[in-house]
Amino acid sequence: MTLRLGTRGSPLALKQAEMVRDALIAAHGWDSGAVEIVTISTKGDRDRVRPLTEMGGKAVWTKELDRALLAGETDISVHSMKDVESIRPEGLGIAAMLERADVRDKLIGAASLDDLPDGAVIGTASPRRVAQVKGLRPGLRTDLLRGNIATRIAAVENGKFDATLLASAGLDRMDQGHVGHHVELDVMLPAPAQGAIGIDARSDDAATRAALAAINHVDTFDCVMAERAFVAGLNGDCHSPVAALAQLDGDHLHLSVEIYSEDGSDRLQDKISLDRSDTETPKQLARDMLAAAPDSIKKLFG
Ligand SMILES: NCc1[nH]cc(CCC(=O)O)c1CC(=O)O
Repeated sequence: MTLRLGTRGSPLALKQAEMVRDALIAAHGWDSGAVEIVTISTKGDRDRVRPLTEMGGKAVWTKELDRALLAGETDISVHSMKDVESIRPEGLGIAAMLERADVRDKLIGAASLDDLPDGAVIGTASPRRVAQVKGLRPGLRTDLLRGNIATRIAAVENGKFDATLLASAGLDRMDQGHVGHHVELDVMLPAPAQGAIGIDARSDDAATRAALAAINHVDTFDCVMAERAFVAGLNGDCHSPVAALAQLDGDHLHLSVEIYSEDGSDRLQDKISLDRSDTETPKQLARDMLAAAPDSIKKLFG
């Protein structure tokens, strides 16, 4: 039997697909051909110009993979969990996650945001990073920069942008761990699910789900599910600047969350402790925060 693994074709996506393939082969002692990588082009890959917010949100990364999986053309899909909408389509479900990598963002182009002069332009496509940068340094400017990791590093190197922000996890996976400077968690809280690789399977495919259970990193799974529950409770979409990080402490999770207005001038934050498999409390926290939020924030959510 071969397991067909669906993935996007970007260098990072392919690398992550290989990590999942290798983990499955190692866990089950399968032969090297047992997992076949099937590359599927997504709308997000084909259109590198328009912002995600104009193209249909995060689903631009997953829609074609979801369709192939539901149609039985593939058996699993590998995703950056950060790019997966908090509600999965009927019939699919995240079955496993690999151990989470470094969750921090990295700044490329300067050692810290404080080192950039007023007027400097940060290239990013992320509403969260825009709000965080402007909230911390209202004098900095941001402009749309999309594309894969190499494109974004090059845009700073060739002077099109003064700086950019990238997830440390992606840089490490692409052997670019020497690039950029970490931004600490108390300066910029990461995106929900940042640094986690997830594997989707059909809900009724018990055999595949059992095979995936062998490579699931339960601590990562519980933390990321709590962060995703917070986003689900916000009814957030790709317009929504939100940061969340759950960290494990015994059988409890500490969940830190922040939501912002577009320019970061308004920011709400909270930190709660919850049982590790409780996805209801993060949802309720989201609803309570939104109810108390100023219009500048409220209008960006569900
Ligand atoms: N939105 C694109 C995306 N999705 C996942 C990663 C990095 C890898 C990860 O967070 O696991 C990136 C690039 C980035 O934000 O720098």
